[in-house]
This record gives sequence, C-alpha cells and structure tokens, in this order.
Amino acid sequence: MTDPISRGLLPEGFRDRLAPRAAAADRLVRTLCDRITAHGYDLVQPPLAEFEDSLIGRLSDGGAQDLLRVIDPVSQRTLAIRSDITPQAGRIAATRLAHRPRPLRLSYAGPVLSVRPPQVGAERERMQIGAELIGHDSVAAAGEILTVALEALTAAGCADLSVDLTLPSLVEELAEADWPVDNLDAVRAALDGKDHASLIAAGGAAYAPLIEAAGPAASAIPALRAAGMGAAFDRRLDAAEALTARASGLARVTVDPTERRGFEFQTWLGFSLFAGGIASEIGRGGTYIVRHPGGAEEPAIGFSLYIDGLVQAGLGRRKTRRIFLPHGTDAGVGTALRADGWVTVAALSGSDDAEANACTHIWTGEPAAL
Ligand SMILES: N[C@@H](Cc1c[nH]c[nH+]1)C(=O)O
Repeated sequence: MTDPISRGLLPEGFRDRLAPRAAAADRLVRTLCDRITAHGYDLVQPPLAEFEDSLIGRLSDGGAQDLLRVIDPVSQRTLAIRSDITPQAGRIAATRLAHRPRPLRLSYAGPVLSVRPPQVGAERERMQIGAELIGHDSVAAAGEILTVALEALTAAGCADLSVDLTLPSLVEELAEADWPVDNLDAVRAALDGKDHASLIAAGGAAYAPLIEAAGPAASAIPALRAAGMGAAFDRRLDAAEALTARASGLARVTVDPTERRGFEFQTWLGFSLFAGGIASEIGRGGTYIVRHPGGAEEPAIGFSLYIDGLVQAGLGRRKTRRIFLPHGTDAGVGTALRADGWVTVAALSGSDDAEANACTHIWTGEPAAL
C-alpha cells in the first residue's frame, strides 16, 4: 500500500481545484474585484503571513485561536497565516495610509486560512474578496457597503440574494442605558440560544421581543418598534429601515437583532449574505473599530465575500470554444483564432488527437465542430 504522501493526499480542509472550477473561481474573483474597485475601493495586497502579535492584536479572541502559526527561521519569530484580510486592511489604514484623507476605501482578494473550518464541511483555506470603508460607520457608509456587495454578487451571477441584518452590540448598549440586567452574560447566552425560558430565568424578560420579532424586515422592524425599548434602540431601527430601503430591489432583508455568532469584532451593525441555490453563507460584514498605533480609534465598515459556494453552484463558468490545430498547422492560424476568442490546442506530433485534448472543434482550413 502506498503511503498518504505518495498518493497525494492533502490535509483535511484543503483541496486542489481543477478545470473547469479553477477557471470559474478565477473569473469570479475578477468579476467581484472589478465591481468593487469600480466604486473607488483601491486594491491592496497584504501578505499571507505576518508576525503573530501584529495579527492577534487586531483580531477578536476567537479569531486569535483560529490562526495557523509557523516559526520563521529568518526572523526567529512566530508568524501567523491570516484568517481574515479585514484586520490587515485596518493595519494598513492605521499605519502606511494613516495620512490619507478619510473615508479611505480599500479592497482585497486573497486566500485566508483557519485552523478550524468556519462552517461544518467548509474548507480551511478559502478565497476572500472584500471592501473596507475606513473613517465612517454611518448609515450612509453602511448603505454604500451593502450596495457594493450586492451589486458585485449580482454581477457574479448570484440570484435571489438575501441579507440578514444584526445589531451585535445592541444588548450591551441597552443594558448600559435603559434596560439593566443583573447577569448580562446569562442574558446574552439565552439570547444566543434564542431560549425564551432561560431568558426569563436570567431576569431578561424585557429582552424577549428581540427574539420574538426576528424575521423579514417588513414585519420585524414594526414589531421591534412596538416593543418601545427607548430612543437609542429606535435609532438602530431607523438605521435598519434605511438599509432595508437601500437594499430593496437587490435583495430580501431579514432582521435578527441579537445574532452575534461570527460577529466577534463588529460593533453596531453586522450582516450575512445569502444567495438562492447556495446553502452556506456567501459573505458577511459590518461596522468595527480600527486601532491606531498611538491608541486612537477610528470607525470603519466593510464586507468579505467567499467564493466557494458560488463555484460549487456552477457560477463563473463559461463555455469555451476549444479548437484542435493538427500537426503542421501554420502558427498564424492559431494567432488569428486566439485573437478571435478561441482557445487553441496545437498538436505536438501527428499522433495527437482532438478528442484526448477535449476540443470542441478541429481546424480543417476552417473551424469544424466535433
Ligand atoms: N472580514 C469579516 C467581515 C467583515 C469585513 N469588514 C468587516 N467585517 C469576516 O469575514 O467575517
């Protein structure tokens, strides 16, 4: 029996992407990037690995556990492979581009790697494409970010888009203001589990409408308003309403004000993106804080998209016309065909054939379909 290495086995959560999916993935990345940069988001390319401390300082605790680390023989220090490009964009904004006027619009595309798969069955290496708007986290900024994400996904072929809005810091804000609770952790845990009985037991009955009202924005927002939870809460609902209006025509919107799983570093707003025919989440985003070296803090908002679900759903594929050029065909023929959008495969010898090269056509003095 051959050993796993000679059989070419890969570690769990890693894979090769072959034709035609590799080409589809490449096309999707280009389409998404083009749409994002067309809105003024300049592309940046941070490195795959950084000093561990530098990455950890910008991630939530949960994010830090997710980093794959290696010892660098050159610097003799621990490096970590990025699990998210957003903190790297934040670092760039707070250091090398700190002098640039705000808002600063940055975009990126590259692989990220996490120790544990982010969702059951997901790969550990994923391609992340995103945009970050640094300097603002207003409703206007959120509206722009949401629109850019939805437009890019539509251009990539996604249909039936939906957005789940959440308010990650809402419960803390309410508890600090008008709705104090004795045991905030217990209330948070009950809300995370959408567990009504535990919520009451934890003394958080006032928070029950946050679970009960979750659902499509058109019904959830009026139901949450009717709960009368104060001016600060109503301002958040105004924001959710404005974002729902902004997204209308591009996506369906649902509101789940207490959902915070996966939104460990986001502040007042978080959102998840879904598309018809793709079971898993295809992107997420929200508002957050960028920390500057001197201790200053700057608001920001952004989104990240993950293309694996799109590739699996068959998006990004293009039918290619692939023509076989028999041995001895003049080189100029191939040049002219490629200029005309054909993919050409030139025979290396007289024994090569069109079928083994998966060609759709053969050159017989003109393209002939096979
Ligand atoms: N990078 C975050 C989403 C995000 C982008 N900007 C703000 N939040 C994620 O992938 O979970």
